[in-house]
Amino acid sequence: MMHIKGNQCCCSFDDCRNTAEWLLSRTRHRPKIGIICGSGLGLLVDSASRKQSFRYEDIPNFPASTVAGHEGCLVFGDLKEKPCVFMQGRFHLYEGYSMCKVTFPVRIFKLLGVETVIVTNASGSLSQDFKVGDIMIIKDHINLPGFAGQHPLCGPNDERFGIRFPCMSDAYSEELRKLALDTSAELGYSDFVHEGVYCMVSGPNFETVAEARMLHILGSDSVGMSTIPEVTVAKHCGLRVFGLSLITNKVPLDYSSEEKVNHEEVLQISKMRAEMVQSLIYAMIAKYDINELNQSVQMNCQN
Ligand SMILES: O=P(O)(O)O[C@H]1O[C@H](CO)[C@@H](O)[C@H]1O
Ligand code: HPA
Repeated sequence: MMHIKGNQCCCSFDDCRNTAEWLLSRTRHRPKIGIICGSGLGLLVDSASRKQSFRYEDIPNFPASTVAGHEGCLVFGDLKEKPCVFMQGRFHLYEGYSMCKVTFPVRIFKLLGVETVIVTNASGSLSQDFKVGDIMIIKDHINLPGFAGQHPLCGPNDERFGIRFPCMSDAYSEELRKLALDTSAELGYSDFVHEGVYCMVSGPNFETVAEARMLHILGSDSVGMSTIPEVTVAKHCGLRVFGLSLITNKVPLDYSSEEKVNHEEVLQISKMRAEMVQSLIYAMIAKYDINELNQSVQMNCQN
């Protein structure tokens, strides 16, 4: 689905600005960190203080959440005294939304003044090294829908967001990945926190055995149906990105496998391990020096 109306993007700069201004005129929060909660991970919001919540259906131009485990609320609040905004529920291509709609909230983050985006998701493991319940720090990605032209930056480029040909080889902040690994070690999580490559498929079906084998051969450690469009748009508009993938299932790589992946299992594992994902993110944010990081964002994000 192309996100073009005539020669205009269906989520133009003016649409984004109107939505951001609508929110800024209704909240005193001025978030610096944007957190996107993956399937079943909405409770990452729970410990935030001074919360103010908007339902997606009430926000101008916002799509609606249609997937179980994605509540559909934009929540402002502080974590460890750092001003944050949370998406409790994200949008997926398979819901029928254009890439532009899927990534619209990331541009709203940018216009709200966010500087760092933390994306989380549930994904299936393709690596023999990962177990169900492990956390994968995303070090890189394979944008499979993007190869087929389902790319959020296709269409006219608005230079107010970013340049026509953004660099993606450093999409995931090295400093934040290091902070995550160090923090995991301090929390005693090292045995189940690993770095890896996330691959996006459009979904909504889970992979066939032949597809899973192909994705693994291509270099993917885990597979899901989200995240990469958001990361691409975040990097395009100069945001610092950190990504965490919770391994909710093993993707069958063998015809004899008894595994039959289903969304209920994905949600069940997410809910079981959400507290651990939450502890890691909170501990990272506690150590996170926004001012110090801002300087390197400016240096790194010259695009
Ligand atoms: O990526 P998130 O939104 O966490 O959700 C994952 O879980 C769902 C499948 O169970 C798919 O939407 C997949 O992308
Ligand atoms: N495949 C694709 N998306 C997913 C999976 C999977 O196995 N698990 C959670 N999201």
